[in-house]
Order: sequence, then C-alpha cells, then structure tokens
Amino acid sequence: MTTPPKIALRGLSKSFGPKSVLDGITLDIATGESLVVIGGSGSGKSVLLKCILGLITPDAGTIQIDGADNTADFLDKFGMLFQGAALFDSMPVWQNVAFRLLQTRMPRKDARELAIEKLRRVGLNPDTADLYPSELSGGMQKRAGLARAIAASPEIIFFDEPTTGLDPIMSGVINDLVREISTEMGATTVTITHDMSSVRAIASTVAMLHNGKIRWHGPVSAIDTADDPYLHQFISGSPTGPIETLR
Ligand SMILES: Nc1ncnc2c1ncn2[C@@H]1O[C@H](COP(=O)(O)OP(=O)(O)OP(=O)(O)O)[C@@H](O)[C@H]1O
Repeated sequence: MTTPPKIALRGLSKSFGPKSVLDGITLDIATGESLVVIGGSGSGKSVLLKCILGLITPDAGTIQIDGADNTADFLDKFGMLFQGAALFDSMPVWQNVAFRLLQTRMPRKDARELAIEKLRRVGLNPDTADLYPSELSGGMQKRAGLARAIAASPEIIFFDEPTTGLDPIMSGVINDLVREISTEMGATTVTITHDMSSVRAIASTVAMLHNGKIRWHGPVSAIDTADDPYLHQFISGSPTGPIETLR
C-alpha cells in the first residue's frame, strides 16, 4: 500500500458572491515537502490556506490529511506563523509560545521550560521569555511567533508571509530558520509569500495560483527555466506580460 500524501486537495472551489476565487484546485503535498504558494494579490492564496485550516468551508472539493477527511482535530496537527506574528500583547513571551501547551494543561513549569527551549532554537535568549511582545523588535517578534508555531511539534506548519516588514538581512535569517526547523522536525510546510528570496530559501516545491487555478507546479529548481510566461513574469517582477496589472 502506498502512503497517502500528507495533504490532498481535490477540486477545491470557493466563490464569494459572483466572484470565483478558487476554481478547482487539485494538489498533493507530500510528507516533509515544503510547498510555497505564490500568485498575484487577490489570487486566493490566503483563501486556500484558510480552507486547509478549516476556517473557510469550500463550495466544492475535498481536503484530506493523511488520507482522512477534514475534521476538527486536524487543528492539533497544525502550527501557524501569522503575518505580523500575532502575539498576545497582554502575555509575556513564554506564555505566548506555550499558549497551546498551557491549554492542554501541561504544568506551567514544564510549559515554561519548553517555551525557553523553543525560544533558544529560534535564536532568542532565555531573558526574552519574561518580556512582553511590545518590548521586542519586529524580527524578534517573528522569531517568537516561529517558536510558538513549533512549540507543540506539529506535523504541518503554515507560514503566512513570514518575512513581511523585515529588513533583507532579518528576512534571510527568518527564511533560513524556517527551512532549517522544518527539515529538522520533518514537518510538512505550506508558505505564502510575495518575497522571491523566501521562495528560493524555503521551497522544495512551488505552486502558482492564477485565475483560481494552479497555473504552475513544480520543484523550486525548475522555476527559472520553466516555460510558463505567467510564472516567468511573476518571478521576474515584470510589469509587462500576460498577468493583468492595475495601474
Ligand atoms: N471572507 C471573504 N468575503 C468576501 N471576499 C473574500 C473573503 N476572503 C477573501 N475574499 C476575496 O477573495 C479574493 C482572494 O483573496 P486572498 O486574500 O486569498 O488573496 P491573496 O492571494 O492572499 O492576496 P494577497 O497576496 O494580497 O494577500 C479577493 O478578491 C478577496 O477580496
């Protein structure tokens, strides 16, 4: 028997009123794969992610994780790094990192120790554990968000624009961490980004969304030589090409 893909999407469609956003997305994501989803603004990347997370119900199609249909306990398998890190301002950093573990009634002392270990893994020293998120720089907040995403050792991690708002050097650091940690944990990851340096640093495979469909899908090593004018325009950032731009 062959093992099913970690995530299997079949014929996913979603419209909002008359606007079709996803129009039959079929995609397999293998265990340990690091998929980066690219596509223009409004192409449906976030809607796709929210469908997999179960936050939006698709109009048609199926989502399977490990060969089983979408159920509420899927969320236990997921870790998520949100845009802007989305830390709770009212809690010290360690409680943010250990948030889910505290909810599962892990003793506070153990949760705190684990949070400090995860903070260390993302390059933050133990002193940051007792600071509040507002006391951290943007780059440190991203690291703390990353520590939270990996705290419960999830099998699948979603990264939504992991480098937004960071300078190029910090973006490089976060990209490397995302890749390293995913590989080390053997996690399957799905990342949304506009940043081509993130694509190259994080992806094993790339899927490009356009007009509600997967326009191109393949290994990251093939993106520069792929014979697709849409993909080519996107990765070169050219204002001219088949993709319509608003001026
Ligand atoms: N809850 C909603 N209700 C109505 N329309 C929505 C909703 N969520 C998303 N949309 C629409 O779906 C389309 C795709 O949105 P989505 O946020 O997935 O794009 P995106 O590719 O992530 O864009 P960006 O790169 O700008 O973040 C947009 O036209 C958006 O207005």
